[in-house]
Amino acid sequence: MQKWADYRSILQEKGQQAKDQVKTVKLIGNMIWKSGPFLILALFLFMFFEGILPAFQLYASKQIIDGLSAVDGGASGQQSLHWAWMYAGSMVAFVILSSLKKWVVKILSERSMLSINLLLLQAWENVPGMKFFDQKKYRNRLEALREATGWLPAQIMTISTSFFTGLISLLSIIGLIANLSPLLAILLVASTIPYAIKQNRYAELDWEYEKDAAEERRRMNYARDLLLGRRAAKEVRLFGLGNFFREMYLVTFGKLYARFERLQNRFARDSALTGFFSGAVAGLGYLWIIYQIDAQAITPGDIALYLLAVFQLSKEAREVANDGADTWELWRMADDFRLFIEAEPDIKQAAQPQKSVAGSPMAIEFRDVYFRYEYADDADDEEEVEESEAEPEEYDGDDDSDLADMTYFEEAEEADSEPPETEEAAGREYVLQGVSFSISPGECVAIVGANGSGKTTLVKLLCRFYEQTSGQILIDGQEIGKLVIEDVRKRIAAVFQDLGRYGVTVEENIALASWEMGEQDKLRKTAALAGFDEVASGLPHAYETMLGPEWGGVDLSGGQWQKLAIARALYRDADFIIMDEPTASLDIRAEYELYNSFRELMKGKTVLLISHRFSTVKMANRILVLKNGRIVEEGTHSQLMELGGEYANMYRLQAESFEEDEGKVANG
Ligand SMILES: Nc1ncnc2c1ncn2[C@@H]1O[C@H](COP(=O)(O)OP(=O)(O)OP(=O)(O)O)[C@@H](O)[C@H]1O
Repeated sequence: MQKWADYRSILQEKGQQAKDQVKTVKLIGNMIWKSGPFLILALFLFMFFEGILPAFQLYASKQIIDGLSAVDGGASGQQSLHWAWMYAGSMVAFVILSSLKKWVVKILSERSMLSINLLLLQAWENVPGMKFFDQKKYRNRLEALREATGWLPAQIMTISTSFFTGLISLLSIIGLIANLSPLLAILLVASTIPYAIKQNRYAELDWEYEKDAAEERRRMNYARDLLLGRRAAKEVRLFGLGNFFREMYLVTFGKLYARFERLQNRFARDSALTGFFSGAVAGLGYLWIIYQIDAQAITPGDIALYLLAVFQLSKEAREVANDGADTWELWRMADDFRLFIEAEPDIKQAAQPQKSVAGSPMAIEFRDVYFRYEYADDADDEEEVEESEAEPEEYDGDDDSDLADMTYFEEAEEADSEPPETEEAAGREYVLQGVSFSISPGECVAIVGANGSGKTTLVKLLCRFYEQTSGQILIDGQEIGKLVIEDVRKRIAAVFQDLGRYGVTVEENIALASWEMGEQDKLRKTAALAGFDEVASGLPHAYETMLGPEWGGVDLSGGQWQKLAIARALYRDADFIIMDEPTASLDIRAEYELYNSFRELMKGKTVLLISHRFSTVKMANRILVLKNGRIVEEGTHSQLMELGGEYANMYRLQAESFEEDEGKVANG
């Protein structure tokens, strides 16, 4: 009974795998089909004719030789000439068909590359959160897919067409040889089976290797991009980091190469052995034909035909096996694409999400919110290391890609239902620990706290980049998880610490925060409020100046980029403005001017300010003090000063450092 149950579950598993494969074939097939239905049909026609040409040419050669060697003179000679013309015609047809096929494949590949990239970009919209960015496994996969978009469609097209053409060619040559001896045809084909099996096995191992190598490849790209890119150019040069990252590149390559070489050696050995077997059978086929000549059983044309056909069949069968194995590997990659596209989003959207109505300042409430970042990779990592170090002896037939493991929701749900264990344990892991506060519509609240106390994390939860582990976050009295994510986001404008520096014009840099692009008056007004108007007027083409020297544009200073980011946030008619360190890079005058226009900027909006500068913090109606993920104090500036706690300490420290400096200057 147990055995039957085992068989049934194996069958079910295989059935599921087959269903998945069909889904992948449909997805990729559909994508290629859409890139040019007529071209696809033409391609099949070209492949068919190109496939039968070798068999035709063999047959024509036979006719020519038979005609020339016939004793009847004129009639056979004439026939031979006809075949010679046809043979010559087939040579021309072959060249034309090959060129046409190449052209169609190129056109279709390029068009499918667009489609596959669009699919990937579209799938990106299904990943509303940021959790995936923190997960190594996901990043490895995504990087591999991103790179594959450049070559996958072209490879699928080229290898699949080569496979198809080869198959037709093989079948037609089998037909020719079967005419002489069906047994010889069967033996020749059968002799390539071990070779085909080994090729498939190799394709599987190669696939496993590529999967395991994803992280190392990403590491190598990382080291290379750091050295060749602009992002770290200053430090790379100043600290002489070239050797360090070159070494990282080399060491990572070395780790991969050892396994790669082992795999290739094994492949070469197996290919030689199985190829030797298939070649030996073909050689015996030759001897057999020679034996037939002795027996005067066949014509000279037949001799030429079969000698060539034996060679051609043996070669074609191996090529079909090669292409088949490569096609299999490519479809596995395509399978990963499908899994990525179909992956569950990292942020739960309610079954029937409610609208969050824009147009009035937002009310916000945190109720006993706990949050910890998840490192979903950790458990798998050890396994992965072990796997990658091991010799890839046997493929276990496990078809599950890593992407199929994206069961983040379940993890989140489990965590949701479990309250944090003990306070101490929570203290080690939770970035936010029972945070409760509320911000009334139109209020401006500041959050202060030491580095790493959880201020930015709180903002990330408000923008719904992550989901709280437990507790509730309410927007206008509605739970954030029950609202349409885009609705909530459209109502928020933010200046993040790691603000975007887009390689587009100044105008676009500001206006892209809003759907209504290009409202000139509004654009200039917000730029002026953010203190950017003055900067823009000094640029070569004012608001139309391209930014980013890598695009032939202008670079801005850190503070100017920050002003631009503030302008962008203000350009959006948001109900809630978040400013995470908005004045960190601003000079004193710019900060002072921003302070002066602050009341006007924030009119009719709810504001959350995060800053280490107390001059900025003082602008708020109310201040929350965050320490190790907990709110420890709350009140106005004067209330908190009076309290003489954490806030007052921090304030005095900052003020003292100024006073000390002033004192030193005064004392000379
Ligand atoms: N993506 C992440 N994955 C894991 N841990 C993170 C992540 N982002 C932040 N953390 C951790 O969460 C804690 C709080 O970080 P957060 O950025 O919220 O601090 P912060 O109060 O804004 O600090 P700062 O004043 O330096 O900006 C830190 O200990 C940090 O290491």
